Amino acid sequence: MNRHPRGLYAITPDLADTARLLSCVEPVLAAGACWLQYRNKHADAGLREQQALELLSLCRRHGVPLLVNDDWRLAARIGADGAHLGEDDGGLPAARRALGPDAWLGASCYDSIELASKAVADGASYVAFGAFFPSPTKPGARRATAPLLSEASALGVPVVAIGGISPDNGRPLVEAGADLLAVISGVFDAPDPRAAVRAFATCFDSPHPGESRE
Ligand SMILES: Cc1ncc(COP(=O)(O)OP(=O)(O)O)c(N)n1
Ligand SMILES: Cc1ncsc1CCOP(=O)(O)O
Ligand SMILES: [Mg+2]
Repeated sequence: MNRHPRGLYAITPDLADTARLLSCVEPVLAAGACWLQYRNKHADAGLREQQALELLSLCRRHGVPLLVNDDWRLAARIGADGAHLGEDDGGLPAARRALGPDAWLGASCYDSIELASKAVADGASYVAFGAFFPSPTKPGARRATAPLLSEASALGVPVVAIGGISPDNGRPLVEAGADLLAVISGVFDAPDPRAAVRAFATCFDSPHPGESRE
């Protein structure tokens, strides 16, 4: 597994219709999203398990890691590549023990470098900050600013930015230190999601702040 991911981290929209979910996600993976997170805030446990399993086989076909939002137990049960946990989603140490040392385990750190540093000590293998811009998906999300991303680079794990990110506003976040841009509406509400994925790739054209051009 690539321990230095860099690119678009697509997150699924809430869709109850599994066939529709798969047909929305497939072109996004084919166009080059490098990670997928299964997030569904409305489905019951049975539907979430069914959707997660279907997405896992789709992700396997495309060689894309699948992470499950909120529910590390579901991630462990289906053998997903990892889970993403926020402050209300249970403890990182228990999730790390259940998922094993190689799983991706992400932590929402909102606008706090202290939370990020504690998350890494507790077993997180990446840290996420945001929202950086007003988010159509989560309008009440706590806000963060770009300097946090460069500060977080010192933690030694991939840094993720989330919240209202589009191909037009993503590049400064990458320049500030984001390794992954986590996006829902900027991909899935775009008139042409494939074109949006390709446009997001241009946010990563310039070298990472940690890399030299030579
Ligand atoms: C990559 C990534 N970053 C942040 C979040 C938000 O997690 P959380 O704060 O638990 O909010 P919900 O997504 O559960 O509404 C995320 N899901 N993914
Ligand atoms: C889950 C989450 N956490 C902070 S903003 C957000 C939603 C991201 O969705 P969008 O890319 O549509 O703003
Ligand atoms: Mg959550």
